[in-house]
Amino acid sequence: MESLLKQYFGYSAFRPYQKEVIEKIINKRDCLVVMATGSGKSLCYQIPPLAVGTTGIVVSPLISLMQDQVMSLKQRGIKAEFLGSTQTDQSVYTKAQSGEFHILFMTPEKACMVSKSFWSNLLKVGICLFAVDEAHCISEWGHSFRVEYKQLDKLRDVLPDVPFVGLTATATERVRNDIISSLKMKDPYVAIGSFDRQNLFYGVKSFNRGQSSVDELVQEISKFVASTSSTIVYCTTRNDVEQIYKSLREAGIKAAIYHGQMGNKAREESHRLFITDELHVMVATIAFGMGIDKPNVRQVIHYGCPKSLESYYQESGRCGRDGMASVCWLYYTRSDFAKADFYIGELQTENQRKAVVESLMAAQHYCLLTTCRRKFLLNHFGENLSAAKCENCDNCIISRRERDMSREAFLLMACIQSCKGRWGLNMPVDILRGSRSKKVLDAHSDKLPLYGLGKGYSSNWWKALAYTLISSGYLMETVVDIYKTVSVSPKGVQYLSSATPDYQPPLVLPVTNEMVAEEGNISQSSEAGELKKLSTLESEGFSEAEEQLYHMLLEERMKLARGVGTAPYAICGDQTIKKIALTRPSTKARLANIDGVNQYLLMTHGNHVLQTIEHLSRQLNLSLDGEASIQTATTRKVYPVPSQHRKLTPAKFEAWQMWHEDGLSVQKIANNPARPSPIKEQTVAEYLLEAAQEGFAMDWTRFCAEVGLTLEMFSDIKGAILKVGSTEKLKPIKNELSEDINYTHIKTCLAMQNCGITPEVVLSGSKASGLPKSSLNACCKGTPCEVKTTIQNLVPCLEENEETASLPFNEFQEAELPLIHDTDLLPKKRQKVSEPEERCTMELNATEDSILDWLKNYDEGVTLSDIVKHFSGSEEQFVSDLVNQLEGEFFIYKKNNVYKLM
Ligand SMILES: Nc1ncnc2c1ncn2[C@@H]1O[C@H](COP(=O)(O)OP(=O)(O)OP(=O)(O)O)[C@@H](O)[C@H]1O
Repeated sequence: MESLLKQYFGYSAFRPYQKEVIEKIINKRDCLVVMATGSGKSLCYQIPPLAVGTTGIVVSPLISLMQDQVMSLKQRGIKAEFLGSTQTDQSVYTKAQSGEFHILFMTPEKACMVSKSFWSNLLKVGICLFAVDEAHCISEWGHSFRVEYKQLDKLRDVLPDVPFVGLTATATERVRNDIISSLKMKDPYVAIGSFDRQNLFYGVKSFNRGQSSVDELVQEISKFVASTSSTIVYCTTRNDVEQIYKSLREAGIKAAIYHGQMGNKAREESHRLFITDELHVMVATIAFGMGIDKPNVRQVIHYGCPKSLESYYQESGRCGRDGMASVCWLYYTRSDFAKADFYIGELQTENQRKAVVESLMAAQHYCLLTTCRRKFLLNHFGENLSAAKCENCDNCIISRRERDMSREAFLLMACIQSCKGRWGLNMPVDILRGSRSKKVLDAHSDKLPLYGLGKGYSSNWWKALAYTLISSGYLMETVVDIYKTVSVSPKGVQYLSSATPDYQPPLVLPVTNEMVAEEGNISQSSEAGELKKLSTLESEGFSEAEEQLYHMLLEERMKLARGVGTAPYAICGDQTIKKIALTRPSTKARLANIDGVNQYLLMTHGNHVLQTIEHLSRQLNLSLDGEASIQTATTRKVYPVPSQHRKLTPAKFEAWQMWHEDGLSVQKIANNPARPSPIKEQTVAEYLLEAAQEGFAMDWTRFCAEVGLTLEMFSDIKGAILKVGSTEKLKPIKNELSEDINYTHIKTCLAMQNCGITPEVVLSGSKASGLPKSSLNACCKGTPCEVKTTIQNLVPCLEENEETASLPFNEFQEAELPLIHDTDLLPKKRQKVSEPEERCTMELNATEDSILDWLKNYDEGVTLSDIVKHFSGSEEQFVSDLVNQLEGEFFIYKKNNVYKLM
């Protein structure tokens, strides 16, 4: 799995829970994955299809999201497609049901609509998982309930043995249980990760809906634009969207808009421009919510309080998904808190209405908080932040003014108590402020002794105090049907009982922004103080020239992406570009060592990237292979890129000559004393099969006899291949077969098919124990064959599986059959042999193959001087050049000055 992670994603380690979930899915267990936004949940459904070799179905709520994911996966060499209303390629449906894709995305509607025959056809070739992304949409208790999600349970009966996987970033226990029961999950493995997005800074500001607030916002955004990063501004109304957009454009900032009333085409265009970095700011309503998967959004601003903390977490979670420091600001006005009626709209049940009011109330608390915002957010999702402060939110880093507010708190609490918990905040505040409203007069509240005693402060001031008292536990807010009521908590009652109208014990409370603005007439920005800046490149250790290089490389990535028609982030992440700018690798091997560089990137753009690095570094007077590369090189593993059309290497040719021309057996060749060290018989068999497939003559009967392959075995293997439905991995095929059939047998069977050999002819007369009676020279490709009957459609063409086909047999037998193996695992599998220098009577010449062959025997690797010493027949410089060459071609890598095989 680690090798798949590096090969396709370029990452060197799994994040928490990823590996466990992947293993469970591969073992066919249902899973519920509840992990933070941007924590890497997608990987949990992306790796199993690569490991198992069958399709993974992923239900996703938005087409734009699916399209972006397909785009990114394709840039990783993963076969992915989507089925949905906007799919224009008619062949996708047919290809999909024949299992052509690793990952197939579908809208929930599509998943419920596709025919039974689609599923049964696909089931025949194999479905390794059925994932429901944004699974909270299935629950009425979730913040984005979607009716179509509710229908997905129908598929449980259609796909009884396929593991169902629910993934969400926001799920309370109630929602979690709802997902499990709605998807009819059986004993699911539940992975609940932390919700803490440590790289995100959280801050809140109050604003008025005037132009001055918009101007302030534009100024804030322009700072980010200067550093070429992306910002999303979420607005609650279309008017706000348009007003902000206009101001941004006037300020010369490249921005686009996105809201539900725009036509599909216009929305798609805005979306495209944003994800391809053609513009820097997206001003949107929450219609742009889940649909954005851009990893390098550095700032998310909510212009207006969101309707729940769940949606706030989800939307602000679009920020910094690549793990780099990013900021989330929320601007609110008091009027936002009175929008419950608007959100309730047509909701039918009392439960739904209550859920809406409670959600809005939690969001309001968040806005008015004077304590750590992260702690509050995490607490809302049932997680406890052990430290009192996170030091990465406005409340933790701004030193707020505090003062004794005992008298005001006493008045407010006493007034609320006299209202006996029947009202929300408006009534007690009106009473204190001496309002002549009908409500106050009808209730005869103007007769209360507290009436009018709080005239000195505005209604907003009192509400700010009320929220401070709620935060500190003196007051409580409750929802009755859709109405909020406020009452005094036991802690508040205790305080009141210790106070009298003439004396109140001191009660020191933080002065909130709203209070500051009113009391001291001080502007909020000066109160807000100096906020922690996002870390700069300089603070990350970049020199001026390296900083320049970073920006130039971003530009180059942009050009590359434009050329390919993809988003820059799909080529590689900003973090990877940073590492490249710092390390400036000069070889492919060094480039591969960088986290985030995957095999596809190397194969398709590796040379261009290296040339660009060299060119720009020279321009900036920066040396290549800088310090940091040593660090990364020692901590990252690199993997070979399977070469598609390699000629037969000398070692393989020599083996073929010995077997075919000299008549030596596989066993004799393996243990030939003339060899510097013995090799495994399976490896020799592998060499011979490769030779046969390269067009060298091959006596198949003799070969099958030597490896012990009989006709019965052949037909068992054929059956197993048909059952598994793929030859991409040999392990599932092996699992279907009896113990006596080994990987060499399977491999031979596949090679024979590839060469068009008829098993009945080659193996006739070979019963389980009997030896074949005659030898037939059957070859393929280059030379004419005496026996060349095609076994039509017996097994897929081996050439398509050259990665697996080109691995030595011993690795197939003992490993989990990764396409590209994890070098850390290999030492345990290889048999260590001692240096047989004493047996070597001649001076050995170095060739690429001889070095590779020799290295196979050294689990722990060898130093360059060991290699030079061993191949004493060649010049030192020549050996060293060969070693560099092999490193650059990803056959070997260097770790702690020791060379090992990939
Ligand atoms: N093991 C890993 N190492 C490094 N980066 C990773 C790893 N796993 C995932 N990532 C990267 O983290 C980013 C976020 O991952 P992903 O999109 O899967 O998040 P998510 O949990 O699905 O978020 P959301 O709930 O917001 O959709 C992606 O850029 C992804 O490539």
